[in-house]
Amino acid sequence: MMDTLHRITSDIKPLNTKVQAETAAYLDTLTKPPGSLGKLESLAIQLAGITGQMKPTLAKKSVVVMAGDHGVCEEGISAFPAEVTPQMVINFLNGGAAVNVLARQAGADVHCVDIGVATELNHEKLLSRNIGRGTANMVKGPAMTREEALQSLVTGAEVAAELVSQGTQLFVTGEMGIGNTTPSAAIFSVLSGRQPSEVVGRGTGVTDERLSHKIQVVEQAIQVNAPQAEDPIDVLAKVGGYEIGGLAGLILGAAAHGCPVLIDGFISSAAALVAKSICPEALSYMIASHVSHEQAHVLLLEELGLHPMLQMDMRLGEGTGGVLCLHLVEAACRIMSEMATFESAGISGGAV
Ligand SMILES: Cc1cc2ncn([C@H]3O[C@H](COP(=O)(O)O)[C@@H](O)[C@H]3O)c2cc1C
Ligand SMILES: O=C(O)c1cccnc1
Repeated sequence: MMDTLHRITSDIKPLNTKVQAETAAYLDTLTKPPGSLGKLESLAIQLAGITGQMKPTLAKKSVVVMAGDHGVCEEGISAFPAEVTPQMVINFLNGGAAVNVLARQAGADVHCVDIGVATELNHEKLLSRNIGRGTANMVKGPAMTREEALQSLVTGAEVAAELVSQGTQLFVTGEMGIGNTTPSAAIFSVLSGRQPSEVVGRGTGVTDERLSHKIQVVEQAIQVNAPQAEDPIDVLAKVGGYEIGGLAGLILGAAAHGCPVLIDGFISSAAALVAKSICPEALSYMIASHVSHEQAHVLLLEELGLHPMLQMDMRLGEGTGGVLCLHLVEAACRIMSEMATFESAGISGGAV
């Protein structure tokens, strides 16, 4: 399993700096003051570096919603019951969740993966890749075995490869798993050295009382399991979750296939931090979509070194913030392919 993971990460290449430089130069020939399209310009340059094309089309976009359950839910860390996870999976498959609506609007496909849901689910559209029926309660011991954590990473990368073979050119990370802001905070705390009290937020909207309890739960999970910060797979196994590992693997797999990945909210960013810790080169393939309302998401993006495009006070997950940003990715591509140059439009250049 470790060999498979190594094979995937060794396929992740640095971005094409030659095409990036050509893109930056071309952007300055377009009919606008240099740099005036701000983050759309840096996005166009990043997309060029990733795809090796100055004017990529990125027509086929896939949102991957990884679903998993969490044993730590028995500690009362979410405002919602764990049975919502499988219920929402059915909602995704029937096209009724927020991410389905936003994806339809943005012309993206939604793929839902059962990577660790506690109950058995059958649906023709479900990608059934179940590794375990929910994680173990991390305050009592490791959430997953090391083998399961590795399996979740490899499974995520395999899903990326499958979708690439079906034509996907760009990925959006999404997740569903009641309780998953708790392991996300634990991963962030261990990998950044920040205190649980700094990184735990309200998730689905817990009360003040539950928030303090959630902080204690994260402290206890870290104390009981002593995850090793320099070993991201150990951290993922002990205080993570199946869908978080699946998303980290998806990100690595997308990068290995030269595809950009839009990172959604807090949970997706925790997965991105795991992916970056495993393979720092993967970071250049990641695009931060939005900064969510989850208290520590700002800090998590800072830790990653990513700059989000949107601030919409959203705190849903599922890939919703990522999907909203597809409109901006499309905008960056169209700027490159459709704008007139000073020369073609016969417009005078400015003083340089
Ligand atoms: C109906 C519903 C739909 C959701 N879609 C995403 N989440 C989000 O909320 C959960 C994380 O928050 P916590 O850690 O507080 O449980 C995850 O499932 C996340 O995807 C949802 C939550 C609910 C209730
Ligand atoms: O930022 C997120 O992705 C998020 C925040 C709260 C609950 N679910 C998801």
